[in-house]
Amino acid sequence: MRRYGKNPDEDDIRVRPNRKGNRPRTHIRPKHEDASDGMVLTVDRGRLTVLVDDRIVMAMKARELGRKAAVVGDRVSLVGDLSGKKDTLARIVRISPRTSVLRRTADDDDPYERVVVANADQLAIVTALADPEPRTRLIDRCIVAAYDGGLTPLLVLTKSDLASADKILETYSTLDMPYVVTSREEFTDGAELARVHEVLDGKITAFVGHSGVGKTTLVNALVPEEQRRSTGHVNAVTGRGRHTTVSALALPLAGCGGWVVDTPGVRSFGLHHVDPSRVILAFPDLVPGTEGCPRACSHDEADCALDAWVAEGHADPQRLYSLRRLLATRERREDD
Ligand SMILES: Nc1nc2c(ncn2[C@@H]2O[C@H](COP(=O)(O)OP(=O)(O)OP(=O)(O)O)[C@@H](O)[C@H]2O)c(=O)[nH]1
Ligand SMILES: [Zn+2]
Repeated sequence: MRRYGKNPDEDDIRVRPNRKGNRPRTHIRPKHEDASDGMVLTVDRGRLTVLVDDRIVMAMKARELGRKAAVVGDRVSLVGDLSGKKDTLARIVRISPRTSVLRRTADDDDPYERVVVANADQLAIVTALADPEPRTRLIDRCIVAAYDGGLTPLLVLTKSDLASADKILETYSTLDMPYVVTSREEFTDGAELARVHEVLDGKITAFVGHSGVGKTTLVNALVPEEQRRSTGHVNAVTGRGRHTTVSALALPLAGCGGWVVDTPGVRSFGLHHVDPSRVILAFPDLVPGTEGCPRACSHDEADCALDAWVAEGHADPQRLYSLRRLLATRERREDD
């Protein structure tokens, strides 16, 4: 299982060096062998809802977890009252290692990187084909965040009644990404929804998308009726230039084992934390060409060995172009 370090939210609890030679405190504490496992569905200021078997349990983090935060999608172990009854509160005593992490970087008033969603299999990048116009740089940023965190990017192109998907699909053809093209009218048609379910069923998919792209409309067509949200929020509610609170929400897909994790806004997907060596892993055809690169090569510099390697015909030059375009998005401002 891959682990992603660096982030205070993710680090395992460290046991302090024990100068006095007595047993470390963590060993004296009960080991919670009776703990039950669950998945975090929502987080709201320290209060979490966790799915345990088929019950929704309210919980908070046990103090022994220290700074480590549980986020939506985390697999956790809990003790205490797991009945799910009103006014009960369980304690989260363990957070399992994550298989993937969707991170956002810091905005101005928040200097830390945060994990937004843990353990998602894929990142659905929801983009309207028109109204609002597709923004490829924003799509690129999301793709990089996905590659960096170990999620498979998935293009979800909405409002196909308004414009054709050909141009966007052409732009991303060298990345070999899965995609679906949808429109609201077609959701009433069983075949259209079946196609969307095909790419989502049995998986945990985090959804990101700029406001107004039709994310809520789409998510509502996929989740059970009682979980639906109202659509058509006016952007002015949050006010331009302000960041909405980052708190994701896991919703079950109707009729299958999968989950949709809805995330508010992508404005805050800063990419300063991204490591080029993780992004290139998404280009396995180019990886052998990096053997001649200088140490810690950004793969976007004069000494990079990839230019010569591609020129020798080992890989498609378009693939190198795509890699460089993605790597360059790290340096740009989000609203660029
Ligand atoms: N023409 C067309 N309009 C759509 C489609 N899907 C959604 N819309 C409209 O686009 C607007 C935004 O839809 P939402 O689903 O609220 O979009 P959102 O991405 O959740 O936006 P926020 O709620 O602002 O985050 C609404 O007025 C919808 O009715 C579609 O397939 N075609
Ligand atoms: Zn290089």
